[in-house]
This record gives sequence, structure tokens and C-alpha cells, in this order.
Amino acid sequence: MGTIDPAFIQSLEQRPDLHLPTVAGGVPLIDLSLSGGGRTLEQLASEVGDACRTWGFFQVINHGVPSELRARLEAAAKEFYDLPVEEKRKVKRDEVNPMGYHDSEHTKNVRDWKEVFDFVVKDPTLIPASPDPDEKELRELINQWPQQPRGFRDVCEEYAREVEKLAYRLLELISISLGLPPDRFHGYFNEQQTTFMRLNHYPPCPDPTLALGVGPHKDGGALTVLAQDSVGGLQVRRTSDGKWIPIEPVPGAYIINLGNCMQVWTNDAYISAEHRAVVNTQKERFSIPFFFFPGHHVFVSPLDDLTDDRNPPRYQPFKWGTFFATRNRSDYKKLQVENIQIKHFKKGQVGS
Ligand SMILES: O=C(O)CCC(=O)C(=O)O
Ligand SMILES: [Fe+2]
Repeated sequence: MGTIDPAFIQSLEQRPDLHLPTVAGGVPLIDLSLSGGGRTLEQLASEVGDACRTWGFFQVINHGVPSELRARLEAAAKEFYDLPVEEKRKVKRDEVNPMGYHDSEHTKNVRDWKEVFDFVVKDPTLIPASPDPDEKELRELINQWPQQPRGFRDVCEEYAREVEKLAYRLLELISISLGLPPDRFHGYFNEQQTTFMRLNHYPPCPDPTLALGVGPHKDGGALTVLAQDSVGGLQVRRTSDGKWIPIEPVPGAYIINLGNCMQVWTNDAYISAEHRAVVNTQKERFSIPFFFFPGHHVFVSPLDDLTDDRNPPRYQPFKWGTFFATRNRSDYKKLQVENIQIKHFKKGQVGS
């Protein structure tokens, strides 16, 4: 094994097992098509609900996103990452504007073995000017587009529009599975959403036993729609026993995982599961998440419709914009404090 910069080295307990066995009965694969007539909408929603309760992760097929569009985006991402680093740094993100190219992201204060390109789906996107909970001023997140490869911006925007449709559909299925009206969550998104997309590139790593492509974390928003390529490397921590379980690539499928907001809205009925990505010595790997995030003004708290005296709210309300702005600051550079987490809003367990 080669040597790597100490900034990438994970603590002993976080170092990955690269050869996890495939498990039977892993993360469910759900067919979203109802056209065969085999199932009702309610039955489909109930499959989704079971996956959200047990895993917080599932994969979907027959999802409606054109495979040709996904292939074009994947090709554009590869072309972008093949450019010389000086070219990519022309659209480098900075502390003021977190959109663009970035090659030194930290998850939980250890550097990730990856480079990323981020763009917001609604351009510009408004967020609070600072992470201060009393901040009244807003600022704009604005996309930075590279000159090369040609057509990069168009394919990114076209893809985002298609995946957004899938994200709303999943939100409806989740609502139905909870016994709520299908559009129960829609008002939190619309034109004000802070959704962004990321093109992840994980280069081969000389010592994948020490580093991680992305360290263990939970996604922040409502849900993530993730395209992974055929290389593999994503692992989810199973809540029943804390074991890391690999998510096998299924050609053409999307991985759906719930974020922190959905766990809070459902008062812990549905799980926002921890996950990470391992790297390898041989192959570069690409993945493309769509992070479906509410508007900055949304106060996130357990839904009234899902709580009562017997199931009282487990979280204090928090403002999404403040949570987002705080997260963004802490993954930009190594901080001495833990990144903001929903457990910090859990009633009676502050700091646990
Ligand atoms: O690369 C992957 O499969 C997962 C990426 C991920 O979890 C993230 O970007 O939040
Ligand atoms: Fe993630």
C-alpha cells in the first residue's frame, strides 16, 4: 500500500472494512411502476414506508428518469474531472459561495478522498447570511459553470429538472405511507427550496484501508436521490445492529435515502441512516446525489398530524436555513467542534 497525506487518515474505529459480504435481505429494491396492475398505489406506498422504517434506504427502478439523460450527465462529469486541476479550480467554491468545484471537503473533520462539483437547482437560492439563529439578512447562492466540457450546464440543469419530478413523487409516496394527504410536504419546497446537486468523483486511493471517499454521515434534507456507477463502495449502517452493509450497484436504479428533516417530521418513525463510501486502489468511482432540501424559512419539527399525547414531539423546532448554513460552514474546513446534527435538537438529550 502507498502512503497518504495524514489529513485523510481516519481514526482507528472509523477505518473501513473493504470486504464486507453481500447480505441477503439487504436494502429493498422497489419497482415504482404501477402499470402492470399488480399493485395499488397504497400497496406501493406501504412498501416504501416499510423501507423507510427499517432502513431509511431503498433502491428504485422504473423511476421515469430517462437513462439516456443520466448517461449524458455521467459522461459530462467524467469529462469535467479529466480536465487539469487548474481548469477545474477556475470554478472553485469558496467560503462566500459554496457552489462550484471543491477538492478538500471534510466530513466529521477528516478529509474525504474525493472531489466534488456542486450546483443549486433553483439559481439563485436564498439562505441566511450567517449561521447565527437570529440572522435576518439573506444571501444568494449562485452557480458557477465551467467553460468546458461544452454543454455541461445544459445537461446538469436538464437532469436536475427530471430528478426533481421523481423527488416529488417519492415525497407523495412517503406522505401516503404515513396516512397523510399526498401533497402534505410540498409547501416546504416549491421555488424556495435549497436543493442542490453534487457530482462526486472518487479517484483511486493508494491506501483505502485508512481513508474514506466520504466519511460516515447522515444527509440533511428530506431525501436524497443518488445515482451510483457500477464500481460500488457505498455502505449503510444498519440500525438494528450497527453493522455496515454494502449497497450493491443495480444498473439504472436510483438509491433513495431519507435525510434528517424526514426523521424529525416523522418523529423518528422513519430513519435517516448513517452511510459512507469506501474507495479502492484500482478504479475511480462517480456518484451523483440530488439533495432535496426545504426552503430556508421552513421550521422543521415533528408534524402535528403524527404526534399526540402518547407520541409527543421528540425534537425542538429548528430553522432549516440556519441548519444548512451551519453545515455548510463546517464541511468547508476542519473545525474543532462537531458538525451540527439533529440530535442537538432532541428534547431532553441535548449534547448526547
Ligand atoms: O458516493 C456515494 O455513494 C454516497 C455519497 C454521499 O453519501 C453524499 O454525497 O452525501
Ligand atoms: Fe450522503
